[in-house]
Amino acid sequence: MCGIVGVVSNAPVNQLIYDALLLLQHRGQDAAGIVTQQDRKFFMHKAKGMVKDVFRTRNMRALLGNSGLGQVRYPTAGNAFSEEEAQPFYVNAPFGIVLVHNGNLTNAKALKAELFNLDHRHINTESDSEVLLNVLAHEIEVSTRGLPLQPQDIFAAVSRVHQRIKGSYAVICHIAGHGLLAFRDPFGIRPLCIGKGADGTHMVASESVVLEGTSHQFVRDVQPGEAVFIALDGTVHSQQCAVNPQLMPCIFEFVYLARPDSVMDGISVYQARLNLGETLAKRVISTVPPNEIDVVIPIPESSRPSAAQLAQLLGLPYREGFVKNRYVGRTFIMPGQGVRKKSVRQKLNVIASEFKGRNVLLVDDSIVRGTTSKEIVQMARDAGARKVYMASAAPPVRYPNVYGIDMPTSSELVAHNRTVEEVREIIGCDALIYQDVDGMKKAIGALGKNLAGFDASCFDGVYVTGDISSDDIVRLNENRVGAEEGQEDTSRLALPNHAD
Ligand SMILES: O=P(O)(O)OC[C@H]1O[C@H](OP(=O)(O)OP(=O)(O)O)[C@H](O)[C@@H]1O
Ligand SMILES: NC(=O)CC[C@H](N)C(=O)O
Ligand SMILES: [Mg+2]
Repeated sequence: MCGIVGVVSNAPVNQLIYDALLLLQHRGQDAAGIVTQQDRKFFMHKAKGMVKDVFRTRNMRALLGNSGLGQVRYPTAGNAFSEEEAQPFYVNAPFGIVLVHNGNLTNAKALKAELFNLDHRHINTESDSEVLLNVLAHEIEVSTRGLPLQPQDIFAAVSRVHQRIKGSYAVICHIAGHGLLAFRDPFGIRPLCIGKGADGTHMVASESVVLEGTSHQFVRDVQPGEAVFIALDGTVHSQQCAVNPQLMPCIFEFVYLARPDSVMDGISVYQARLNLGETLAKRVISTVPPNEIDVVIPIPESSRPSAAQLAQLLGLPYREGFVKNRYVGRTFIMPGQGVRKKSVRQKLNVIASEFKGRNVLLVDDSIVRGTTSKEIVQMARDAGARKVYMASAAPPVRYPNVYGIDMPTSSELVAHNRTVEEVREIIGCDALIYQDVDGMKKAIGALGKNLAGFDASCFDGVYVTGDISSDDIVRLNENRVGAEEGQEDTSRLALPNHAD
């Protein structure tokens, strides 16, 4: 779940793309990049690090032109530590194309061999996004066959791309001298929406918060399988390019990944989290009588709406017991278990008076590896809590994710092949209450209109693209560098490092 943005304007876009990336920082903290275009020339700057650290004034000045795109990366394929795999990616033919991608291709390895053997294209990194760019470039080449590029050629190319690639992808690319192309996979697993500014600027972005935060009006979501082409003169063309598109967005976006002030596919992320708190409250009652709970405490940041709603329904006080150091990033999206574990303590500190002598119900949005909950329960006990109950607004995460969330192996998931009681013992709390899968789907699904369902694979093991075997999961994981324990990026500190 990286964050992507693209802009076509009639004024310089470097600052606008930078501002958009800041609004997407929660989707990727590992690397950032921007490309702009002027007179068919691309200007690119990308590097590892957070947006504020990657772009200095001199880099910004060099990003010329009225159109461009950008990305913040949260690696799910290839090498988490490689600067070369920061996005955007560039290919010089046909025309010159740069691309940013949010998602994960599940057949990247086979495609890479096919690209070399049949299409005679060389991929120089382990990134699935570079593979995607080359498949697209090849198909655009085939479509145009030396003729001027027309929107229908682009749409024909995207249709063939849909047939060749598998997995999840929200994509924005810039074709030099022509315009911006955006498309979404046939299930709409990863989000993408379009907006417009008062001055005629067109913007495509992962989340609606980017449009709002940069004073653009939300126009609509890009439909699953649809491609939208915005020519450099501002003309917009769009076409459905998939054979059987169905809206099945990733449910984890609503649970944790997206910002609560975004609306995705018609669903308010904030309302989704409130609803999750409501259904969770009912499950809490059946496990721990509310009169045995003195106070409800959220685990900042993402669990707050669910915890507040749960507390209100149970008629219990809602208090802040943990203070978050806002200068430490999101721990879940950091690469490597060592840095994640260290960061929980760096990030959260207790207000001891909220715990002393009380029975506390801690609420988190999800428990994935258990890193956060284990530390937090211990911190609550050290602060003098009498009983520590723990509730998760999402069901147990039991299966690997192959669609752009970095949990590639089941062994790292604390709930995999374990009962709730076994997880409770590991986390060390007095009672553990999870949301159930149906409750979660209903709570969020009730807010959507054209949904065919959700990708909830990490909770129920059902992969919406229907083509994932356990061999695939092993292979996808083999392609990861830096995901496993012992492969920490020792150069990387949990805190943004201004010396980077
Ligand atoms: O079980 P774990 O493997 O620890 O993962 C789950 C935790 O990670 C996330 O928090 P994070 O700190 O990333 O971000 P947040 O501030 O948005 O809650 C999530 O909100 C949970 O708290
Ligand atoms: N989380 C994502 O969307 C990652 C995009 C791409 N698979 C990468 O690893 O760079
Ligand atoms: Mg959290």
